[in-house]
Amino acid sequence: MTVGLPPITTQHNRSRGGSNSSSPTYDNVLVGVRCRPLFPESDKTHELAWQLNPLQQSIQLANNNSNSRRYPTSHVNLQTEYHYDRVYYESSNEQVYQDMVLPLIQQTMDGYNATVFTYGQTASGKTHTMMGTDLEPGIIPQAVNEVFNCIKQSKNNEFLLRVSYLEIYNETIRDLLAPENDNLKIYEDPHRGTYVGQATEKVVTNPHEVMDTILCGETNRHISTTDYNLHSSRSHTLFQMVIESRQSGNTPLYKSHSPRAKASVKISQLNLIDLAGSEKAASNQDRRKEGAYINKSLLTLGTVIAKLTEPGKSAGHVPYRDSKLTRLLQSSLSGSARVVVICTISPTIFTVDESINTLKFASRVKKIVLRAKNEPIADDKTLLQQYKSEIDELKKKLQVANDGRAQEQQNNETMLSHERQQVTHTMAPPQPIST
Ligand SMILES: Nc1ncnc2c1ncn2[C@@H]1O[C@H](COP(=O)(O)OP(=O)(O)OP(=O)(O)O)[C@@H](O)[C@H]1O
Repeated sequence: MTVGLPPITTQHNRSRGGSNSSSPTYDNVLVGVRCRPLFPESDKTHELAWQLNPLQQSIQLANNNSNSRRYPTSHVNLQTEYHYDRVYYESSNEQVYQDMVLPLIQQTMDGYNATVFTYGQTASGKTHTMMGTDLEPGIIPQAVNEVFNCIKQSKNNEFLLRVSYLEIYNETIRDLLAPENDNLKIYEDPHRGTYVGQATEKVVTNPHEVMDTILCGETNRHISTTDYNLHSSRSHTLFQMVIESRQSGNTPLYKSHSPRAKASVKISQLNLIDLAGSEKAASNQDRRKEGAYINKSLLTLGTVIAKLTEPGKSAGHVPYRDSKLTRLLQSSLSGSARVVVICTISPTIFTVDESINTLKFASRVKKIVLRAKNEPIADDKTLLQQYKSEIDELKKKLQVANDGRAQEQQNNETMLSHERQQVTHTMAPPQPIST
């Protein structure tokens, strides 16, 4: 629940209600920072390195003995107070979801593309935030439920949902729903932006089916033990839901004289991304290789964001192509989607440097200006359109078959009456019954 928290007043909220508008709305990325709880046993400390102020939505290093021993008071980062849209400590997954993601899901149902990603060092709580547990479901299960709730409440639209689940591991894109497809390519499309070709897309009809699909994909993920996390994600994962919708029946979706518009279907994409955590040099060779790839792609993400937010300059060359991750995020970061970033930090003194890097990343992301646009797409490639075409085709065939059968029946009847007439003619005229 969001007790005591003021509503977030970005243009995300302000622009709601204009659901059919195709003019862009200008937005900043919505950024939250979440500090996970201290686990004294595994964290090997009882002292919280950070001081969080949820009323100011700010965070700074705590003024305690451990911090002052480690950092001289002149240390610039000790003085800095970082501000974000939201700051969380000891908050539930439900609260984070309700505040930051729920409004976005409703906009996705209205036709906007949306991307949510978690960013932070290893063991800081990214997967907990994104996927959660049975007892405390994370963003993905809650978002999936909300999508189906919206569909249930929508009386006048029909929907088609398809999901895919991918991972970027050592700079190759793997299909978690068909692991034999382990080197998928990225393509570009004027409507869809950058997307992964040949990814398995499963058409889904209820939340259980989606969660079963994800669970199945999870078994194919790269997970191993790091110095800080027993179950550390060694890959970036992208869960994608494509939502197609059109008005029920044959009424045009939008008032237009164009025959194409009559067939228009709204398509939006919801991308939920759990990034792998950065980590200092690991002990074994495979893990060092993984770590190098993860760090490189996160570094490229940082560079792309720095480029996009350079003050007083147009972005110039933005190195999206330097990593698979930034290439996949290109459409979202270059402005065609609503974006929410949840940066996670660990609460301990031992990870303060990594946490400061995460906070600086979060501050930079906050400056990106987006121009999300929603417009109906008259696209023959949408599944709803394909299905409608197939149904129309089947109806035609049925009609032809029915016409044929009716004709045949008519022919049969004509033949029958002809034969009857012939039989009648060849039959001996009835004889009077003689007594
Ligand atoms: N907010 C939280 N509340 C309770 N437990 C949490 C929270 N955040 C993280 N944890 C726990 O901390 C541990 C590490 O979290 P998690 O696996 O989500 O980290 P991560 O950032 O995804 O790490 P990696 O990048 O290595 O995959 C897990 O046992 C998780 O359950």
